[in-house]
Amino acid sequence: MASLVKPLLHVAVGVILHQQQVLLAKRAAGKHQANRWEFPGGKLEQGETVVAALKRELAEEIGITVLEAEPFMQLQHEYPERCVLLDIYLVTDFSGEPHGAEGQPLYWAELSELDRLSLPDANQPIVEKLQAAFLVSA
Ligand SMILES: Nc1nc2c([nH]c(=O)n2[C@H]2C[C@H](O)[C@@H](COP(=O)(O)OP(=O)(O)OP(=O)(O)O)O2)c(=O)[nH]1
Ligand SMILES: [Mg+2]
Repeated sequence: MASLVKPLLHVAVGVILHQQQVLLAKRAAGKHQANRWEFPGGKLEQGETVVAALKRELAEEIGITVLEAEPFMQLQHEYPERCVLLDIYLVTDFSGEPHGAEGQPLYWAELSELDRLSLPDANQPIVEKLQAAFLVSA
């Protein structure tokens, strides 16, 4: 029988905003929310702080060193199979050149097109807040 209690996963998420674009990475086939365009990041390890997880995940996934990050928003979302607590940071300074270090495609998306791309279901409030805060209409 399936467990009635869903795990709550704490996830550090990094938004890299450059001019009017944000960096997305494609989630691999076979993973939860497969093939969606996510902000790079991942689950906290036992005893790890959010910022430490953010730095580790962005180093592992896109090969950059986060030098400065500031909290942007936190949200909880219930998927059918798990709950996630997303701790979203704006990465305001980093070194290195972002690349798909795990073979995943990366994409610089215009802020204005974010609502037309397939992102994880939990991400809609992030898109709305980013557009409200940073989107400059032409
Ligand atoms: N990184 C990231 N995860 C997100 C976003 N939106 C969203 O719902 N999630 C969810 C999808 C997953 O259920 C969870 C992240 O878990 P994950 O398993 O991909 O984390 P991880 O990078 O440590 O993965 P793994 O390689 O160890 O499997 O958060 C997002 O924008 N970025
Ligand atoms: Mg990840």
